[in-house]
Amino acid sequence: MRHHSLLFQSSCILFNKGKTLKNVKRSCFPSNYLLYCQKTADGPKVLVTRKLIEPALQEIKKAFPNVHLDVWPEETTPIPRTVLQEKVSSGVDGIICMLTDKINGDLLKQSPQNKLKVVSTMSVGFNHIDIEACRNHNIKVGNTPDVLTETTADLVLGLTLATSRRFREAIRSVEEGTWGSWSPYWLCGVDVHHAKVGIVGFGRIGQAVARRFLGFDCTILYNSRSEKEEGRKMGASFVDLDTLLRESDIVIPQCLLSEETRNMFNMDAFRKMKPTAIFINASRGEVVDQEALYQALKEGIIRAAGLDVCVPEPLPPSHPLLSLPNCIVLPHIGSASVSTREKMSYMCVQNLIAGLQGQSLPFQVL
Ligand SMILES: O=CC(=O)O
Repeated sequence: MRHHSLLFQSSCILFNKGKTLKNVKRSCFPSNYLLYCQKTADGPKVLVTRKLIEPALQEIKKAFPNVHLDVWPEETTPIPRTVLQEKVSSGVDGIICMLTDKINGDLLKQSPQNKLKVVSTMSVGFNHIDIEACRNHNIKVGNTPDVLTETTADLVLGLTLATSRRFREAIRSVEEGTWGSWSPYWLCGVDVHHAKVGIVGFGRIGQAVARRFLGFDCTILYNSRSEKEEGRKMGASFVDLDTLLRESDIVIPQCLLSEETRNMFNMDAFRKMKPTAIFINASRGEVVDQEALYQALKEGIIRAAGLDVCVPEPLPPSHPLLSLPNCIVLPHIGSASVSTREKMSYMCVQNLIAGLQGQSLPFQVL
């Protein structure tokens, strides 16, 4: 089998079959270009927009020994838009993308002769993909549901505990040396056990979150399009949104981002909540009107918030939300456990392979 080397800007790096990024000094890499490439004749062209674990990439090579595999080599920096556009216009058959890559009609139009057949995202959320545009271009879309459900629900529970019990302020006091003597009322938070937890959106993750709070003897309220059998079975009450906002001690959106849910948590919603309410969001930042949240936290309209998602991501360190002691922000790590991210890697590879083989995807959004 013949392998070619590719010239990237001024650097030329030959990757033999099986050679991994680990074996190559990072200083060799031109910082702004795709590096990890193997090219042989006639195989499908695949773009992977972030460095994935090697065994998952090997699955693609096993399925298509002649694959032309382009992997953006950075782990923490998204592929620049211009490079993404360039790759799509060069005629890729399949893309594995991340939630940081906007896959819209403008991008898809650049695929010559509608060559692109499958877009496989390494995320459960797919609001970064224009599904209608994919439908129009006959492109299958896959995501990675289920495997991240429990991991994300763990994070929601952890963030709730951290927010209610003021971990951020507590950790700061230790690190900054403002920890004085034990004091009867210092850093008192609110209890999570026996709280009324309101979950908006009661899909897989919403239900997994509910199960965790049941272990804390909480009462579960939920709001979703319709009443769910799973809710009934676990003793959760299906309520309208206003009731949920009014009665819950902890409010947790677990809904998809759509035009219906965008900015759903606005000042109107915060005013309906209890002044003691805790707001926890690990779904999508866009379901919250962030300015309204800032005001609500600053003016004590609600008590505290814990966010794993926000707008923009990354949130600049100078953002006003970060100046509030009653707000904890995490850098979108809901599904970030080693084993879950590994499973997601294999899953998005399986979706890609099926799409390239013209089959329906094991986890198909469209
Ligand atoms: O936010 C994470 C995901 O959608 O997988």
